Amino acid sequence: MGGAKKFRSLWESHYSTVQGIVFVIDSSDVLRLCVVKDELEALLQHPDLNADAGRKRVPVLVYANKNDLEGAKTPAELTELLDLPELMGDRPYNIFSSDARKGVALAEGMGWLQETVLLQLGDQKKKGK
Ligand SMILES: Nc1nc2c(ncn2[C@@H]2O[C@H](COP(=O)(O)OP(=O)(O)OP(=O)(O)O)[C@@H](O)[C@H]2O)c(=O)[nH]1
Repeated sequence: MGGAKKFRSLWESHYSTVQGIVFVIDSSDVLRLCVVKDELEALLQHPDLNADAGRKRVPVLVYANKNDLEGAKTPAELTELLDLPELMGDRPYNIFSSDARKGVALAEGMGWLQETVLLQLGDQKKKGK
């Protein structure tokens, strides 16, 4: 879904059914990193993503996108600037440095998310959920 302000209120209509989240950051837009942090925090704390124990751990794939642009922050820098370990808590997450225009790291990131979701589904099946 689009990340522009007018579309952000639509995100939450999907929270109750999602199995994985892809969060795309413009890693070259340093000025808006505080908005990114606020939005990510609001998303992760939303009741529909925390309603029961199983849903607490919906995995999050973060793309540090536009890595080709000058001044783009690296995943390590974004992890620190956004305080991702604190924000994510015990949720599985991973961050990939991407260039969506050239398709760099997109498949790698999606591969991680798919693998993580499948593992969770397998675990839930074993527990009989
Ligand atoms: N250089 C570069 N451009 C990209 C990349 N991914 C998307 N774009 C370009 O970015 C433009 C879209 O800008 P976005 O930042 O995605 O726009 P948006 O999020 O809808 O709008 P804003 O909230 O205003 O940033 C398009 O021209 C894309 O081709 C990338 O990895 N590198």
